[in-house]
Amino acid sequence: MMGTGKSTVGRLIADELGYTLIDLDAEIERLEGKTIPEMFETAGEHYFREAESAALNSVLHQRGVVLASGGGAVLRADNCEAMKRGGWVAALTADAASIVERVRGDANRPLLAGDVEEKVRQILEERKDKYLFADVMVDTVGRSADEVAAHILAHYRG
Ligand SMILES: Nc1ncnc2c1ncn2[C@@H]1O[C@H](COP(=O)(O)OP(=O)(O)OP(=O)(O)O)[C@@H](O)[C@H]1O
Ligand SMILES: O=C(O)C1=C[C@@H](O)[C@@H](O)[C@H](O)C1
Ligand SMILES: [Mg+2]
Repeated sequence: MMGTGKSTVGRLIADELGYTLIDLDAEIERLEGKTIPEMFETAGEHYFREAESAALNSVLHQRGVVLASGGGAVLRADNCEAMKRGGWVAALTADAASIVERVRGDANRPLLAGDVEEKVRQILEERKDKYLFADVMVDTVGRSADEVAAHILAHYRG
């Protein structure tokens, strides 16, 4: 989910494992030569979701990679299946108030334009079952990014 800390925690885990971090949002922007807000504005969400699936499938075969996906990649079951096949998946969760607090002041998330509180609540409701496929779910509320990374690594290493 947006603002739960995927990019931040992904970087910490990649550094700890000596892996390469691929941030899917950055990869989509690189492949498309446009920012995500530009893509939403000029081509719409469906176009962005196609680009997101294509970018995901282009990186999943790589080894030694921590992939920080976009928050909405789970909207397509095919993407979830590809992530499970391609690796080990951690889903980060947070409540609406924490997410709003974290994303406030960042205009880079087009789906949150307008009433951010209402949008976050609505998206959380729509996606509440979408993260259950993950190998581990981690509540990030009340945990620092370092603590979240350590928790994920403990599960990953078993
Ligand atoms: N555990 C945490 N506690 C408090 N703040 C956090 C935590 N993890 C990340 N943050 C902060 O929350 C904000 C959003 O984090 P980040 O960009 O990593 O989220 P994201 O899940 O990648 O979001 P998106 O899906 O939009 O890419 C950043 O300002 C980051 O510093
Ligand atoms: O949760 C979402 O649907 C999104 C999250 C971001 O990471 C971006 O991928 C984009 O803003 C959409
Ligand atoms: Mg991110």
